[in-house]
Amino acid sequence: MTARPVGMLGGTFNPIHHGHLRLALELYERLSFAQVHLVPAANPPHREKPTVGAELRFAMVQAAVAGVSGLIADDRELKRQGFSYTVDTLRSLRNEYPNNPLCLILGMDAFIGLPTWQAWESIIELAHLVVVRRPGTLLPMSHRMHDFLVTHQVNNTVDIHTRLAGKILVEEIPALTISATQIRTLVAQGRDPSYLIPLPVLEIIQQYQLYR
Ligand SMILES: Nc1ncnc2c1ncn2[C@@H]1O[C@H](COP(=O)(O)OP(=O)(O)OP(=O)(O)O)[C@@H](O)[C@H]1O
Ligand SMILES: O=C(O)c1ccc[n+]([C@@H]2O[C@H](COP(=O)([O-])O)[C@@H](O)[C@H]2O)c1
Repeated sequence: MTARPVGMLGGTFNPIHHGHLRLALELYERLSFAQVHLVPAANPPHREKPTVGAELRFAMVQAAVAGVSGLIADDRELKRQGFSYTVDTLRSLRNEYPNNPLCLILGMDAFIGLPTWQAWESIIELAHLVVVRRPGTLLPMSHRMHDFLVTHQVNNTVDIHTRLAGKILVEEIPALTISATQIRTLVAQGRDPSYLIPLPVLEIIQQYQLYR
C-alpha cells in the first residue's frame, strides 16, 4: 500500500473563489487525499499575463485556506522563471513526495485541451488525472481524447491509491457557477462580490484596490 494521494489544483486564481475551494475540499474528502496543493500559476503559459501579480494572487490563496485542514497554498511556481508549466510543477511534487500517488485535478474542458500543454504525455507518467465533469456531460466518442480517456480510465479509487500515477478518474461534481472573471467584473463595477469569495480574500482585494 502506498501513502495517501496528494492532489494538485493549479489555476490563475485571479482571485481564488468558492468554486475552486469547494472543488478542492470535495475531492480532498471524497478521494481521501493527504492534502490538496493549490498552486497559482506565476506566469500562465496559455493566457495573457494576469492583471494582478503572482505574489498577491498567492497571498489571496494563502488567506483563503488559512486554518482549513487539507488545503495547502503552494508557491512553487512563483519560485521558477519562465512559463509555469504544469509538467515542471508535477516533477517538483514528485521529488517532494516520492511515495505518494499524485493527482492532477482538471476540469473536462482542460482535459480536452491537454494535448496543447507542454510535454503532456509526461504528465500522465508523473500523476493520475482526476477529471471533473458536471453531471450529465459526456466526452463525445468522436473526440480525439476519447480513446486516451478510455485507455487510462479507472472506475474506482483503488487504483488511484495503489499506483503512483498513470490513471484517469472521472468525478462528477456539481459546479458552483462562480468565475474569477465574474468577481473582477463585479469589483470593477463597484459592486460587492461577498459570498462568492472568502472574506479574507475580499479584504486583500479592498486593501490593494484590485480590479478597480
Ligand atoms: N466554479 C468553479 N467550479 C469548479 N471548478 C472551477 C470553477 N472555476 C474554475 N474552476 C477550475 O479551477 C481551475 C483554475 O481556474 P481559474 O483560476 O482559471 O479560475 P476561473 O474562475 O476559471 O478564472 P477566469 O474567470 O479568470 O477564467 C481550472 O481548472 C478551472 O476549471
Ligand atoms: O503546462 C502547460 O502547458 C499548461 C497549459 C495550460 C494550462 N496549464 C495550467 O492549467 C491550470 C489552470 O489554468 P487556468 O488558465 O484555467 O487558470 C494552471 O495551473 C495552468 O498553469 C498548464
